[in-house]
Amino acid sequence: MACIEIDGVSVAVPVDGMTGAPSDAASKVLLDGVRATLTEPRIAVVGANGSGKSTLLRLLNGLVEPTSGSVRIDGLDTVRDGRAVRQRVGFVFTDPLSQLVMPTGREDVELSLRRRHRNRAERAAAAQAVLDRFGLGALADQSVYELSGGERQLMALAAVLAVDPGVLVLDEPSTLLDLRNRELLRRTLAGLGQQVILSTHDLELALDADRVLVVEGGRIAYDGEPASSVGFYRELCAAPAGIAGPRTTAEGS
Ligand SMILES: Nc1ncnc2c1ncn2[C@@H]1O[C@H](COP(=O)(O)OP(=O)(O)OP(=O)(O)O)[C@@H](O)[C@H]1O
Repeated sequence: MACIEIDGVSVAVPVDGMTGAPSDAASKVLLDGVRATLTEPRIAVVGANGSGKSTLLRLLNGLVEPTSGSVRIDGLDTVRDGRAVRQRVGFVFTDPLSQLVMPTGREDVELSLRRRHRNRAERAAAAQAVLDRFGLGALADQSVYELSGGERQLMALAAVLAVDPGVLVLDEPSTLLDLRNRELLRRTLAGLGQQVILSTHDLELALDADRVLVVEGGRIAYDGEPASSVGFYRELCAAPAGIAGPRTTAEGS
């Protein structure tokens, strides 16, 4: 597994049309002093809407840059070594249409494989193997706009996994899936050799993980084994709005 080191990361953005580096006076803090070392095979991130889960995941492949602190993947800095990091870390977006840029799923998977297989016939065969692995062969030549949301989501996952990234980051991957496809996703994730880090509102999916981080107000409010993290999160959600609940042992560790 990779070693992901999130070292005192804060992310702030300018507010109300301000440009340039955010100053304290005119910035919105999306993440605040996040620190964690992630080495487990399956890690889930849960938290309320707007708590900072996507921002945290986007740090991992350099889509979001820290305002302060650093993120390293096996020693590679996500800002300084962005290209190498992105080759190592595959990212699956919540909205598959943010990801599927080609007219059909087959073309998208082939696009992912363009560097790995320069030869067109080899690339086509490799793409077919990926599509078959995910049971997507019959949908491969359909316009991505004609696929259902769930089919698109699985196609986007296949396109990212085609290049076998060492780390797979998924932002709310089960959002659009029906029960059958959610189970297919769970089985697929369970069978993957890569390290998987996902954000989710699906607590069953979170319970499949080895470790669950609870994000609240841009901070890691709890970090532990799945049952206790999910228990903490349930309590947090049950508390009246505006009360953040107890902070934990693991905060800042
Ligand atoms: N580029 C940006 N500029 C300004 N605010 C941002 C930006 N990106 C995110 N935010 C804000 O930061 C907060 C955290 O957003 P984020 O998308 O990380 O939350 P989330 O936990 O993934 O939420 P959800 O569960 O609703 O997807 C939200 O209030 C969001 O509006």
